Amino acid sequence: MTPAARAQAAITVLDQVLSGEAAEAALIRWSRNSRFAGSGDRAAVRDIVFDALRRMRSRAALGGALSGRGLILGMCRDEGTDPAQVFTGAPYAPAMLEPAEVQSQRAPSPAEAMDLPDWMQPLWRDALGETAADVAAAMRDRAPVWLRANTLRASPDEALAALERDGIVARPSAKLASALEVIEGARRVSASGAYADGLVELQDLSPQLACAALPRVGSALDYCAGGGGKALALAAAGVTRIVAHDVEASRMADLPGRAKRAGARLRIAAPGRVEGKFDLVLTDVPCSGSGTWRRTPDAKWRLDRAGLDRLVALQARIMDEAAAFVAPGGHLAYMTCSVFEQENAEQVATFRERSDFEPVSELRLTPLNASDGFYLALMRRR
Ligand SMILES: C[S@@+](CC[C@H](N)C(=O)[O-])C[C@H]1O[C@@H](n2cnc3c(N)ncnc32)[C@H](O)[C@@H]1O
Repeated sequence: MTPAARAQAAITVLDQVLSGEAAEAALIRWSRNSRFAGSGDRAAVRDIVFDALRRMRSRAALGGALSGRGLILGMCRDEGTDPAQVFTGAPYAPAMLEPAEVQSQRAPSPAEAMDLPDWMQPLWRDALGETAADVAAAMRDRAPVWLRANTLRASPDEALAALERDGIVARPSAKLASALEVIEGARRVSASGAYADGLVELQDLSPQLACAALPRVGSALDYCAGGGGKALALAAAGVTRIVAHDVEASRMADLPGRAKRAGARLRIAAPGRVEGKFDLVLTDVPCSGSGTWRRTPDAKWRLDRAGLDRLVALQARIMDEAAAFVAPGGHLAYMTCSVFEQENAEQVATFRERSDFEPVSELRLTPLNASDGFYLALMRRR
């Protein structure tokens, strides 16, 4: 595909996202209907779409319209590309610009330049204070790819060497030796031998730092286990009795296979069938994902205040449920991949008012001090 044809494909996908479809679903549908597109084309179209969604408000201002064409025109103007090279009117390329489109450029207002919805901006500023603008700016860029060297299978050096044999270059984090940032070959990771052999797991630096801050204990319950990223990290940290639970059993469908590949031992509890008490209970609750919007940028525009309030209520219910499984003197770890205080410190403060837990430690991570936005509150039962 020519660069202009890729831009037209992105316009089609973006129009579908703007009419309510999830970006991943729209991209998958476009791929299925575009057998002519090679893997390089698919990756390029995906990159254009995600880039446009991360910067949707500012790009719509620059391009003069909140539409697929407006966003791609905004991209050209943002990146200093001559729009005439993209809007060529050639077969498969975007139609040539209308005179009104040529005149449409407008500088984004300060609020538009944040690339956040208006309703959210006070919450963002309350949560992030003087770093609010810098964190919003970081969310306009693509996220780095991080791996966790699975120390059940290999040392970080052995994992790095295995990755290199697959043409993937990574380097350890200065904050955590087992966290490896991929510098080259990120698209090759999931097909690599190192990944297939369980030497590495895909996991962002921030949740890795949060898991590393948990106490090494005898027994742990991962109450919202989902795909099991945190449970597997606990296993690698040496926790030997781990139970994984999720309200939706299907979310854990891949976990037995992942655990086998990683050499991790854990037990899976059916929904609502957790028994006993644990030294550590982890609640990696459903959240707005505001810390991960570099990876899921369409979610940034779908969230509204009522949706956030529903999540906050659900998180409170989950914490109450999960707390019942903490042994006396045991720990409760509350985690979100959000930056909002409503989901983080405020949530924990109201939980503590109605429970017998005392604070132990707190971690607030953003792209400025780690990678994804992430929150951990570690508490102990009195
Ligand atoms: C943020 S995801 C967990 C991600 C996972 N811990 C990981 O590292 O891959 C939140 C999970 O909470 C689950 N969940 C939602 N409501 C729940 C509830 N009442 N009890 C337990 N799990 C719940 C969801 O099904 C979802 O899988």
